[in-house]
Amino acid sequence: MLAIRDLTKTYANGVRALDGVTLDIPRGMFGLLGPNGAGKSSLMRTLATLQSADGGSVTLDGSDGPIDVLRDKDAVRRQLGYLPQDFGVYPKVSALDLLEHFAVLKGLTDRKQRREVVDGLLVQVNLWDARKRKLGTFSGGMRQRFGIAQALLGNPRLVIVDEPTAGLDPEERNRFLNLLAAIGEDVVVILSTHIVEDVTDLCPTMAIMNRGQVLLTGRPSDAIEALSQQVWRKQVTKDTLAGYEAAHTVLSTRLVAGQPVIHVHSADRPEDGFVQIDPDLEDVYFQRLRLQARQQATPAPVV
Ligand SMILES: Nc1ncnc2c1ncn2[C@@H]1O[C@H](COP(=O)(O)OP(=O)(O)OP(=O)(O)O)[C@@H](O)[C@H]1O
Repeated sequence: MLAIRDLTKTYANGVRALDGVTLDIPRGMFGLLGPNGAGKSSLMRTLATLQSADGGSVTLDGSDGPIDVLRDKDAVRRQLGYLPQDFGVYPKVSALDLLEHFAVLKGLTDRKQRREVVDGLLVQVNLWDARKRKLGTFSGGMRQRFGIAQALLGNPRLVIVDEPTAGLDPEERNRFLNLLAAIGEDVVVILSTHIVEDVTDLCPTMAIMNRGQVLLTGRPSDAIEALSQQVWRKQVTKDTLAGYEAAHTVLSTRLVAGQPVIHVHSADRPEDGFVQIDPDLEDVYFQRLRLQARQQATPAPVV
């Protein structure tokens, strides 16, 4: 549905934000997971035609055949819904009025048809009762749901949502993610996030990205399965933590009731006191980041 091949981008300051990104993104929800600075927004903005790439290609299966995303920007925009990371709204305008305004910009010129679409979207994102309220009075979650309504104007086939759940409380986050999941199976929805649970809960396929590179792509369940029987947990003390970090591949450290609990990646029991656990996507995520850090720290062999 969306084929990305060897996409590269280096900013004027020398930062290589996209370093040969190759991905096949099918219909449905696709999670793009990575830490701050991984290059997620650079990729999202490139797909949304807001910035250019230095090299590579992107092809979208449009309703009238394949679209060259890097060149045929107008065609992409007709099929695109985008919720940027820093989606600003006019605080003094009502949700209904602003959505109407966006609908006009999207080319919905017939008043009756526009009203039907706008009303339908306000119902879909559960903002019908709040439609006459000024956007400045909306909570973060309501604002994000409004952002989805504007992104869905014009029935896009490609919906890009950049870090939408940052700053939402758990209830708002759930409501927002359920809304995304319900958008439809015929469209590509790319959800960029640094929150692992967003992907675990919602995305049949995903990629992990860091330093401009794709570290893993596929189904979360396959990636988790591939780590099975290789993740070990132990509660340690703060004094011994550094020793464990030096001796083992520590994936993560979490304080539980004030005591560090570590997850270690190892084919065999690392030492006494470690308990084997079922890995989750967070273990996969940290394992890939560790692996990349190790590979990049190792000088290339001289041949
Ligand atoms: N316009 C720009 N000019 C120069 N460097 C940039 C620009 N935009 C992003 N970068 C740098 O490119 C790298 C990738 O940034 P990007 O915003 O794509 O990452 P991200 O994964 O979306 O992270 P975040 O969650 O922090 O937005 C970072 O090192 C960032 O500082």
